Amino acid sequence: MNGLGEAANAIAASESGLLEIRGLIKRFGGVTAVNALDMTVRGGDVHALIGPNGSGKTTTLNVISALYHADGGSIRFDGAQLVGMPSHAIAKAGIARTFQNIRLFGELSVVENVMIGRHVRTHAGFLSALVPGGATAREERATRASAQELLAFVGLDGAGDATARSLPYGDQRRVEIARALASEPRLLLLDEPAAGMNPTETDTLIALLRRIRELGTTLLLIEHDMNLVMSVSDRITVLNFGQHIAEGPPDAIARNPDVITAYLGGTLDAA
Ligand SMILES: Nc1ncnc2c1ncn2[C@@H]1O[C@H](COP(=O)(O)OP(=O)(O)OP(=O)(O)O)[C@@H](O)[C@H]1O
Repeated sequence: MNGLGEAANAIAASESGLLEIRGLIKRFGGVTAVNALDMTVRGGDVHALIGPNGSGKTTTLNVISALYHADGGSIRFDGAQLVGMPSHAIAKAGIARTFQNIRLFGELSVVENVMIGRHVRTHAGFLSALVPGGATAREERATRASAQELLAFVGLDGAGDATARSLPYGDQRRVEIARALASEPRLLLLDEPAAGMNPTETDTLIALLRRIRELGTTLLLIEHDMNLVMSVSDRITVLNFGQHIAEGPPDAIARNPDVITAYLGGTLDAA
């Protein structure tokens, strides 16, 4: 495709939404965790998905990344239908994620954890990049060098040789983000990236999220820390009982009566 065609496509994607969710349904037995959800994430935005506990946020992320199968509805990413795609194809299409509970290989080094995130973009398979002779030497060197660059980008320069489990909690979360970035995603899904962080770690995270956005990576994040949500988000979608109750910029969301009602006694005041 020529450059003009790519530019036109990029504009079309940003106008119509890089990620378009329509009528999404996910049930667990008698519980409808996500109930006819419509949501649009514009290309280039930091988009937050918020809502009270149990409102369906993590389930939505899990369906987008095909950890769970949708029971109905459609998810289009840059126009392509994701529902029915296996999770590795979704990763290859350009969507990466982190998890609410950190999922690092604790005994492996920090840089090796980040290298693993790269496997969707290399010819070598999962883990084989770490085995001598398992990948081409040149590819392995390039993968290691770009993993080191990503560690510097997330503020963990010099931590590459430590075992992942030896790092403080907040640093482990940043390793997870580096690992997700290693797959060069266009859309990065973050499930409660500030959970368990102290205020200093959260401030560092806010700065990192802004730098990721500056790279042109679109972010969709679930977060309970309203200070983070209100300071980094371009748009916010609010869920309650699996349904979309509001979508808009932070100031409009903070004033929305339905949102305030859903959060009565909750944490929106933190904004
Ligand atoms: N694997 C599962 N099996 C059965 N029920 C589930 C499962 N995952 C989620 N649920 C239910 O679906 C509903 C939505 O849960 P979900 O974890 O998506 O909410 P959430 O908004 O992410 O909550 P939190 O903010 O507490 O993480 C809840 O009623 C939950 O109990």
